Amino acid sequence: MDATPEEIVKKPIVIAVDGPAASGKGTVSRRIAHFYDLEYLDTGRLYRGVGWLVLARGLDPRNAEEAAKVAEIFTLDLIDGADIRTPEVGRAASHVASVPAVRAALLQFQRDFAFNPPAGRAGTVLDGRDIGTVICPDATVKLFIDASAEERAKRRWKELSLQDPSIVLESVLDDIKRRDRRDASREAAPMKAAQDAHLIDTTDLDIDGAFAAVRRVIDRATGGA
Ligand SMILES: Nc1ncnc2c1ncn2[C@@H]1O[C@H](COP(=O)(O)OP(=O)(O)O)[C@@H](O)[C@H]1O
Ligand SMILES: Nc1ccn([C@@H]2O[C@H](COP(=O)(O)OP(=O)(O)O)[C@@H](O)[C@H]2O)c(=O)n1
Repeated sequence: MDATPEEIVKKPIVIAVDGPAASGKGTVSRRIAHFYDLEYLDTGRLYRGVGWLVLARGLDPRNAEEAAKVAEIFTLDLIDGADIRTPEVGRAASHVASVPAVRAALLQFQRDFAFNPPAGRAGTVLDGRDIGTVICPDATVKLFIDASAEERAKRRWKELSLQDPSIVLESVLDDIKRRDRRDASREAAPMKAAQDAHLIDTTDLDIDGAFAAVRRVIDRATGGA
């Protein structure tokens, strides 16, 4: 039987934002969500959450079996109030993220989020490493936000210095480079730009400049103003 007009649900807009550590994808994604009235998910929060929980339970993030067990029982309320933005949790996240069973345990939550925006919202924005390639390969618009490792390290260092003034720029740069290498070289859903992603290099752009570049891409792709 043919669907009635009421049954034909409009497909949600999905904006997929990927890129390396501290490239500004979260900042740009939050602005996209606010500007276009879309719902936002920081998927790094899921991997950082599993990494944090593994550490909090005294387990080893490099142990694939233990990481997978934690990912299977993971829910966001388990990390309520936890400080997941530390370099240590970032490293743990990157280790657990290379385990296929961890990624499998987190996949459905991300897809459900992407395709079921709350009433009144036309769609969603997700940022991460594999949104355009694995989670939402049919996304409406795909962006890959990049910047030089040195510029990204400066940005992250500035952010982390607010909490820990003793943090050293060189160690942040080293951490970012190692994490990027691990994320890009793993077999399970490696970090990479989808073939049809729009690449935006923000090395010489401030936040307003980066958002303006992103808006131009989204408006062109969606026929918006
Ligand atoms: N274009 C930019 N220029 C300068 N600083 C930026 C820019 N984009 C983001 N930032 C800052 O850099 C840091 C990392 O940005 P964030 O959005 O958290 O990156 P990501 O989500 O890619 O890790 C934040 O402190 C943010 O305010
Ligand atoms: N979709 C995603 C999101 C994050 N991750 C992993 O989670 C780690 C932390 O992600 P994040 O987005 O919070 O990291 P930052 O870019 O904010 O430093 C990354 O280094 C990846 O290893 C992933 O594998 N896939």
